[in-house]
Amino acid sequence: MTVKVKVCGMKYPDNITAVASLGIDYMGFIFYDQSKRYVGQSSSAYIKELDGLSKVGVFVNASLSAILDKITEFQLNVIQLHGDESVEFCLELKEKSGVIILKAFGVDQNFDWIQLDPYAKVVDYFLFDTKSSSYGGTGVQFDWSLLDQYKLTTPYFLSGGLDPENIKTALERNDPRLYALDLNSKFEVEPGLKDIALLSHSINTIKK
Ligand SMILES: O=C(O)c1ccccc1N[C@@H]1O[C@H](COP(=O)(O)O)[C@@H](O)[C@H]1O
Repeated sequence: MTVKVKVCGMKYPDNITAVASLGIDYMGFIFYDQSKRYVGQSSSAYIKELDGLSKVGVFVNASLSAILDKITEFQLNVIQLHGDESVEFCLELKEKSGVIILKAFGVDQNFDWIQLDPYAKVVDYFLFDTKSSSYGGTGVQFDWSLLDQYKLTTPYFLSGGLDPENIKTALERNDPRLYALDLNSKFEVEPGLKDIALLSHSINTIKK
């Protein structure tokens, strides 16, 4: 199966349209106000009308009611929980919204892979990112050989400093559980503004 593509951290209507036309599967919007890619309120009417791809809302330790409000306001299809959200929180969100849930984990040498077990019964996908105190969007790759310690069958999104070069290495790992590649800060002209030519080239590589 072809690996899917998510482009994350979108903010600006013209750039959103251009990226959507590249045939991606998921587009991510950051609802974390400490992020340089925070989507705010500005483009909500525009984003709500987007179709032909799944809209992902990225949240960091937000309340359930805040997430439910944004699902309605932006017509989000997928929620990416990128903070320290518990299994119980994921379950409650699933029960109350029915959306697809991506649970993100920051990976480093000390990552406890066993902690994933209870989440696997609740979430649709895992997302493996580089461990950082700012939660995400660092542009730093983690040591992908650590993924050899991942023993579950739940498919995952891979993120953390993906760029036009290392996506080839990611694909060459040939892990059938790799569901999607998450392209973000290494494809930007500035935070929140994606380089269309760079993305287009890499999306062709992934979809080949
Ligand atoms: O992009 C952000 O600013 C961000 C902030 C807080 C949490 C998550 C964020 N983005 C997610 O971070 C990863 C990795 O991005 P990068 O390639 O290292 O820039 C990606 O999953 C984004 O969805």
